[in-house]
Amino acid sequence: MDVYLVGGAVRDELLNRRVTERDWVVVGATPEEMLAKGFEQVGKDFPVFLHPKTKEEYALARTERKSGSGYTGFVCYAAPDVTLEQDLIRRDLTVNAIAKDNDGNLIDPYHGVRDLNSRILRHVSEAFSEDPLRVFRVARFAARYAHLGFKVAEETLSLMRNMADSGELAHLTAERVWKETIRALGENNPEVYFQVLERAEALNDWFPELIASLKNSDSRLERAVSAKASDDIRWALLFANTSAEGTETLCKRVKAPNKYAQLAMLVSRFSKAFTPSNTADDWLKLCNQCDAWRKPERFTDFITACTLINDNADISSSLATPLHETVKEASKLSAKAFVEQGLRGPQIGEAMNLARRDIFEKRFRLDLFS
Ligand SMILES: Nc1ccn([C@@H]2O[C@H](COP(=O)(O)OP(=O)(O)OP(=O)(O)O)[C@@H](O)[C@H]2O)c(=O)n1
Ligand SMILES: [Mg+2]
Repeated sequence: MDVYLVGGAVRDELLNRRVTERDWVVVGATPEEMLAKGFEQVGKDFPVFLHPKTKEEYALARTERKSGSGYTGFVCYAAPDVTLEQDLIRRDLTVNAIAKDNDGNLIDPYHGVRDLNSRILRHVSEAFSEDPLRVFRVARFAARYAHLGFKVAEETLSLMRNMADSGELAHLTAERVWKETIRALGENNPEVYFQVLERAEALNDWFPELIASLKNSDSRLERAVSAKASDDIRWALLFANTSAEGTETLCKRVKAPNKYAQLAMLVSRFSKAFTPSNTADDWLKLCNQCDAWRKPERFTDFITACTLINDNADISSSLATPLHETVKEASKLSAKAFVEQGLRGPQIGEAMNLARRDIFEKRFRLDLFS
C-alpha cells in the first residue's frame, strides 16, 4: 500500500502556514489490512481509519458519486484499485488536491501548485457540485486566504451559483452550515465569506435576512478583526441592521448556540440605543433592558459590539471603559443591605434601581460630560 499526505496539510505547508492537522490517503489497501495494522475504523459512510499512535486520519482512496439529495445521498466506492488520481479528482479545490509521498515528492495532477502560486481557489472537476457544503467551504477559504491575495475562480463561482440555484443548499444540515460560518468569522477577512456567498447567490437559503445589510457589515467585521473581537461578537455584528424578528429566525435556522443568539438579539434590539448623547437614565434603562446585572459578561460583549458598529468608533470606544466600570460597580450592590434597612418586596428593587442610578449619575457627570 502507498500512503500520501493530502489536503490542508500539503496546501498550508506550501503556503508556509502552520499545519494543525494532517490527513492521509491510502492507495491499494483493504479495510482488513488497515485493521490488521492496528488502525481503528471511524468512518461509517467512508472507510476512514485512525492511526494507532498519532490518531491522524487515514482514508482509503475512494470515488464518490451522488445518488440523491443531501449529505447522505452518496455512493462511495473504495477498493485497492482506486488510484490516487481518482481520489484527488473528487476533491473540492485544486489547492486541496495535491498529494505528497513519503519522499517529499508532490503528486499534483490537477495543477494545485500552479493555482496556489497564482492565488486562485478553483474547483477540481464537475464532481465539486456533489457536495453542497463546498459552496460554504470555498467562501470560508476565501475569507481565510484573502489577505494573501486569493480569489475564487470565475468558473468556480458560476458552478457555485448553479448549485445554489438548484436548491441543493437547503438540504444541508444547520450544524454543518453553522460550523463553516463560525469558522469563517474567525478568519482574517470574515467579510469575504459573505461577499463570496453573495456573488454565488448563495445567501437565500440560510442567510436571507442579512442580504439587505451586507454592505454595512463589511467595515464592522474589519474593525472587529483589528480589535481581535471574539467570534460571538463578530456574529452579533451582522445583526445591527436586522429586525429582532429576522435575527431570531436566522439564529434558529442555523441553530446558533445560545451565547451567539443572545448577543445577536441584544445587538439587533438595542445597539441603536448606544449613543454618546445618552443620559444616566438612558444608560440605566439600557442596562436593565440588556439584563446587565445578571449577565455582566454578555453586556460587556454587547458594549464592545456597539463600539464596533458605531460609525464614529472613536467616540463610542471612549464610552466603553467608563461604562464597563460603572456597570461593574453597580452590579456589586446587593439586596441584602436594603433588606437590613427594613425594605420589603418591590421596595427593594426600586431602591436598588435608584442606587444604581446614583452611581451612573456620578460617574457620567465626572467622566463623560466633562
Ligand atoms: N467537503 C469536502 C471536505 C473535504 N474535502 C477534501 O478533504 C480534505 C481534508 O478536509 P478538511 O480537513 O475538512 O479540510 P482542509 O483542506 O484540511 O482544511 P482545514 O485547514 O480547514 O482543515 C480537503 O483538503 C479536501 O481535499 C473535500 O474535497 N470536500
Ligand atoms: Mg484538514
